[in-house]
Amino acid sequence: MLTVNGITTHFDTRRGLVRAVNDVSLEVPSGQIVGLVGESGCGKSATIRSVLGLIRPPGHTVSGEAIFEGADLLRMSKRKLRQVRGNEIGFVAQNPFGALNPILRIRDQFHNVITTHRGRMPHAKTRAITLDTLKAVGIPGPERVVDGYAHELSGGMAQRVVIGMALVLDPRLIVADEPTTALDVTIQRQILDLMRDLVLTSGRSMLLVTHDLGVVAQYCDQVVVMYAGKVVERGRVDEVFVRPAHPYTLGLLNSVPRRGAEVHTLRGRVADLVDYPPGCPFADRCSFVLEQCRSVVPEQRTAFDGGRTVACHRAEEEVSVRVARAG
Ligand SMILES: Nc1ncnc2c1ncn2[C@@H]1O[C@H](COP(=O)(O)OP(=O)(O)OP(=O)(O)O)[C@@H](O)[C@H]1O
Repeated sequence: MLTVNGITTHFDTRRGLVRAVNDVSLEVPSGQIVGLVGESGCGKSATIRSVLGLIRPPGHTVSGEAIFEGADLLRMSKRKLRQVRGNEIGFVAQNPFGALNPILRIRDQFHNVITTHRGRMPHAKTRAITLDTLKAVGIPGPERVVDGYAHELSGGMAQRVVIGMALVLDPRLIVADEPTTALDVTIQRQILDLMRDLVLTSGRSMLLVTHDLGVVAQYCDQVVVMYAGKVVERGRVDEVFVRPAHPYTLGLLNSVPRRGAEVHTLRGRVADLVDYPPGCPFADRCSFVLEQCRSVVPEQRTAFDGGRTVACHRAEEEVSVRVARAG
């Protein structure tokens, strides 16, 4: 459904060129949820914003393609892209209150979205569509909410409204950037359950940005692990989490508290995206580093019978072997 090839996006800042997204490729197949993970500042948001053509100066997407249903989103006219976003791709941003207009009633915001994409329609009709959508995203008392304003909503309700707005035109792909980060755990799960049901029952797909590996384990089919603006590993969640091939993936998994297991926080900090390291960007933090890692960029290669893509000079070695050799 969505195939991203070699996207590169830089931000031209006073500090220098921030290499936020470097040759990123990923795929979101039909009917699947793909999780995009990595520490803060690894380029997750910049990646999905690049795919959706939402990068604004000082940012520039300098190369790559994002093929959605056969057409390249990055080569479309702005008008066509706006049509696709909304109609066929629904975007749920991180902060619901940033995504809602504070001075328009909820019904009028939905009216604008619906009529922009579907043409003129009476307010009564868009109000009815809005009510159905608010019910579908689990908002109790939608009649009250539809006539109110964003500031009258709790964080959880506001995020449901934003999800409703992303879904109202029945898009085939949902792109969600940490949709539940600001919410408490119970509401988080309710909203993710809801989004997963919407994907599974309708053959839609979802690209879900999160830093929560528990969420990936529970909700995603595939995982894409990003480090310093690069994809370091991607594959099926059940395989990657059981047998990580990249030391960064291993480090991320070990830093999650689990019953009976020791927690190891990842040492060091994310590589400097302005003064980008010449070899593997993870070399300075890696327990398995070899001399070549500091000077030669590891190519993306397939590992484990083609079921995995990994950018590591030691990808072919089992982690257990590497652990033993690193002593
Ligand atoms: N508008 C901008 N101007 C300058 N630099 C930017 C801009 N947006 C992002 N960046 C830089 O790009 C890099 C990647 O940021 P991005 O927000 O994509 O990371 P992230 O993985 O989504 O992090 P988080 O989980 O904290 O949202 C960071 O170094 C960030 O400072």
